[in-house]
Amino acid sequence: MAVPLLRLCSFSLSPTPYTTPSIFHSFNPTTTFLRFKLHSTLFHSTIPMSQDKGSTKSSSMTPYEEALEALSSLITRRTRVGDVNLEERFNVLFEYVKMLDLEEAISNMKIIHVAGTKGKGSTCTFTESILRNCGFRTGLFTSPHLIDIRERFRLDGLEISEEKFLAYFWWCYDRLKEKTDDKVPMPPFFHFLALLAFKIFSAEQVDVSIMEVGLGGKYDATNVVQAPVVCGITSLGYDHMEILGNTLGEIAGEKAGIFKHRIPAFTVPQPDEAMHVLKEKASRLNVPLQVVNPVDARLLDGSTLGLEGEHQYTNAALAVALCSMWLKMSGHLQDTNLEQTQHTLPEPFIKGLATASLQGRAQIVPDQHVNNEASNELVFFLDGAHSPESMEACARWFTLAIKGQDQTSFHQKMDNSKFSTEMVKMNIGERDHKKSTQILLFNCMSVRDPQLLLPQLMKTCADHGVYFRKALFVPALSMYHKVGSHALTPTDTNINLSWQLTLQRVWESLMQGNKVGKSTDAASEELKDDMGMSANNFEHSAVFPSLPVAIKWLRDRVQQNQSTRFQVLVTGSIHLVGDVLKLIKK
Ligand SMILES: Nc1ncnc2c1ncn2[C@@H]1O[C@H](COP(=O)(O)OP(=O)(O)OP(=O)(O)O)[C@@H](O)[C@H]1O
Ligand SMILES: [Mg+2]
Ligand SMILES: [Mg+2]
Repeated sequence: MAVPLLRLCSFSLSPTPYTTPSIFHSFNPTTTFLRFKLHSTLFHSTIPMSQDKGSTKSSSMTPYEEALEALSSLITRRTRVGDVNLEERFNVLFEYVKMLDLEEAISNMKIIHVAGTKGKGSTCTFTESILRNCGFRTGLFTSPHLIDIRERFRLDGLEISEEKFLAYFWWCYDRLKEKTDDKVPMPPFFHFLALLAFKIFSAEQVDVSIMEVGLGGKYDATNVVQAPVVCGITSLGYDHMEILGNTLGEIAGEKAGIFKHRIPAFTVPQPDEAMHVLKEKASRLNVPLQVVNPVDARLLDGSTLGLEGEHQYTNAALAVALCSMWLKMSGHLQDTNLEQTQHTLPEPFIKGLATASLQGRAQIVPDQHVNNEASNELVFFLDGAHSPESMEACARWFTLAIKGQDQTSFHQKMDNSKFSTEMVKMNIGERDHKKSTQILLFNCMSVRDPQLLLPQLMKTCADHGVYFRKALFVPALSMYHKVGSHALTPTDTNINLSWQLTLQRVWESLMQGNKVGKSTDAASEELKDDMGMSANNFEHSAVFPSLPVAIKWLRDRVQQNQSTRFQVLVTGSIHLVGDVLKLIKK
């Protein structure tokens, strides 16, 4: 049943007085450039740029690397409950806001604030894309990044430029360095990034800032915002329990910490325990809380969502509701081009949803190193799922996507006019005989429970008739305490593989228990080759000392098995996904 989502916003609410000047001012590249020049001049007149600071860093570093090095100095090891008082640390944020002179700027920003366990980044990306397609200038802050820290800061849908990033980075960093001391030391990494996002979006005078919560809600750095325009809570589930609590109720309570007095909020269908807490917190703060159901595909008028996977219909629905409310609060719902018919969403909404893109979420990338003949012999299916619920969503997507991919490669050959009929016949013949083999490439952080993640993944795939021929476990490539190119670990060091061996044991015991995917078909042949540098090669799994070695092994298998298409699911950690992207993209 199609729900006219824009009309969801017509429930009664008494928003706080809202004084928005027209926010439909058009983007003017000249004034934007001048504004930037002005900022740069301002920065340079008060604070010298990094190169001029008599830095002791090696002169071989580019200014960008130097900034990333400074940023890396703010990364502390993940703190566990008890190690640190989250509330105290959160309260210090207001002091940083003052140091950076951001109080007024933040209170003037038109913010959409999104928390949740799964789907925050996707929901924020859809939201940004919709409002940009409605003609607004947008700022989008998401986490984590995959390859470059600048992915976290998007202006009008594009990663911030290196030049702007550097200017704003040093403006914030140097000011804080100057004003912090032993009592109030430099902010931790994520706090700094959130402050930087507020600085960038206010200085760039975007019309709307979409802010993804980093972790939890109540004590998250993005929660310094006191009066967002609207809040969203995405699907809730079990993650970060060591910080957020062990029950869904406790987790929901933390996320609901972004609710603000009388500010409207939306969420998606949740387990009862979580929904109960959300509703209770909302009523305490007079928050009108509305639940939205997944978008009915018919509302898209034949278009498909830019982000793949069934779960994206849920995220898209939340995005539509957030945008509708934002437009209503800023007096733009009446614009004629936003009129919704009974049967479809307004055109800019459909365009926004259809063109949204986010790396590492249900992303399909053929390996560009082995595929010089546009074949699909080694294809990576990348998804940064790392909680049991998202593992299931990811597995469902993978099982559907590999079927789609097999069909697409058939049709691509058919459509290619360069081939003669004879060649097409040959190719189809060849294609018909190609087997597909599924491989899992997995790692997860040791705070996660592989006893929850791996069975969920294996079972969902098996339910859809997909069995992994082999699971490969690799350690993280990037060092946790670094960003940028310096984050890559040298591959010849003695890496401790005990965690990967643990993952392998879990996998092998699942295979023993389930007796699923036993190598009864001929596809197992191609994996019987020498495992090269693999540390631990069992029938169903292997541990590799590093990611490049695992990828090399996969490429060698492809070379040696021309009749097999390798479909590799990369999941368990968004960092693993980022590392794979770094290695396979040319
Ligand atoms: N609504 C959903 N329900 C279940 N799983 C989801 C949902 N949305 C996304 N996922 C899964 O979670 C992964 C991460 O998605 P996304 O980046 O949108 O979420 P996030 O909340 O920002 O995650 P992170 O904790 O990494 O910041 C996706 O790749 C997908 O596997
Ligand atoms: Mg998360
Ligand atoms: Mg995210």
